[in-house]
Amino acid sequence: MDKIVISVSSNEIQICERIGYGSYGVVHKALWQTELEVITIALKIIEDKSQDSETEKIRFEKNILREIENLQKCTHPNIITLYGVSKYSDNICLLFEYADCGSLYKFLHRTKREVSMDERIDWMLQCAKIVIHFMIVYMMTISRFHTIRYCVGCCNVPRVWSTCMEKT
Ligand SMILES: Nc1ncnc2c1ncn2[C@@H]1O[C@H](COP(=O)(O)OP(=O)(O)OP(=O)(O)O)[C@@H](O)[C@H]1O
Repeated sequence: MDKIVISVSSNEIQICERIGYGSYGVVHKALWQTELEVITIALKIIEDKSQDSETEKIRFEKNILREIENLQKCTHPNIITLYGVSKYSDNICLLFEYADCGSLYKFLHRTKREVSMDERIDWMLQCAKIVIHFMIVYMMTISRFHTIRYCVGCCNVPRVWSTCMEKT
């Protein structure tokens, strides 16, 4: 993990409850003490699942680096911001903007609230804008999208937090 630049000291982070689990590892709600204020974040603790094989370790590090580089390129109001990278007991951690309404998938499938036609159209438009943004940012480097997942922040604004793209 030598190539990954650590930008935030773990002393600045206070880990709170676990909010989810993904293919990279566990995600916690956390508080980040910046110079100016305390910010609520989603802290993704990356688990090194590569066994002892050197080739696997190199591939794993490459994937993490690519994820970080991709996320750093994306600055868009509908894309969850990657604030920085830290280390927590030898694990790389990614500090993300916290989407306080959780997963859009869960919102759409599990919440009982009726979603009006206007809201649907608005959300679809926002999602289309995100896809266009990705296409512009990555046009030269990717051949296809695997998946794009969304969470919803306040006012139910869809925000992408996971991109899983493949390079050509
Ligand atoms: N920025 C965030 N704000 C709020 N909750 C989040 C945020 N990021 C992740 N989560 C929560 O953590 C869970 C796991 O997210 P994570 O991105 O690790 O996995 P994933 O969506 O399955 O994607 P992948 O494993 O492919 O990266 C999500 O389902 C969501 O509930």
